[in-house]
Amino acid sequence: MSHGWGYGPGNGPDTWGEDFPIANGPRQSPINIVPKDAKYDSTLKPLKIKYDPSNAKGILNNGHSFQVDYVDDSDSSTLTGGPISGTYRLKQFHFHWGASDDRGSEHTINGIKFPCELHLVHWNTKYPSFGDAASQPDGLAVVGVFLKIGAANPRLQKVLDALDAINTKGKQTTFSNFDSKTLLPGSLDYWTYDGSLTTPPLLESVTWIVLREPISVSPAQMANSAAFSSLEMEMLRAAWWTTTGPVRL
Ligand SMILES: NS(=O)(=O)c1nnc(N(Cc2cn(-c3ccccc3)nn2)Cc2cn([C@@H]3O[C@H](CO)[C@@H](O)[C@H](O)[C@H]3O)nn2)s1
Ligand SMILES: [Zn+2]
Repeated sequence: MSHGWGYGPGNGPDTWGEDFPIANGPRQSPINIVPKDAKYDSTLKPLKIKYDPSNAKGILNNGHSFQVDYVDDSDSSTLTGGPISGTYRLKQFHFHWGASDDRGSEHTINGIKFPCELHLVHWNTKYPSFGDAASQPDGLAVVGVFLKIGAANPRLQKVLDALDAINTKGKQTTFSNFDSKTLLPGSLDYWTYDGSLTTPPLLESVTWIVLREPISVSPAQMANSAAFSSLEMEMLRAAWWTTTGPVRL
């Protein structure tokens, strides 16, 4: 019986190809970004980001991360410009982090991992829905933002404070009136490439837009937010379960 994918020894990224053969496809993400090898493209436009805070809907523990979901039934929270054509709607944002501050990001720069990476997921409105767009080569656009350890980031705090209420897989709670634009750094300079979802189903439908400037997060914010660690426990628990059977932590 194929168990759910995850990040443990028995179900981590190296095993995903068993259930998702596209894992060995031609445009898989994440990648290592080598700034000196990046080609400057003068035809690329500046990113245009317009988010309506009232579109924030809820926050969900999906077992692999937590995501803040947005109402996406109109063009009130959109991404345009940059490398994309047309209008992409914000669907959700989520984070990837690690068990210690020396790792966690998915993309790397010159082989260096950041402690955390924020992904803002958008879908192309030329398709009727996110699900339809997710299977198209130009269907999704994800803005990636690196988090580096530094000063406490007050703009993250509302999200971190909500995590205690969703400390087990499947839990969700309302999360309203949040301007995700406040999570972005001052500069919107970016690298871009055609890639994929970084988690199953690993669909090769993502135009990646990785911002060069990181935002800060303090060690306390990384360590003290209970659900980050309990989500971590969830991930470890899932890993333990798939290798040793149910255990009581
Ligand atoms: N590391 S990252 O590259 O950025 C991301 N990696 N995964 C992401 N999401 C998960 C996902 C699932 N699917 C999908 C597409 C078609 C068929 C089946 C699954 N694509 N991406 C983004 C994501 C998806 N969703 C869920 O999409 C479902 C299909 O529309 C919907 O029914 C759920 O209510 C909603 O929660 N949420 N987020 S992003
Ligand atoms: Zn992601």
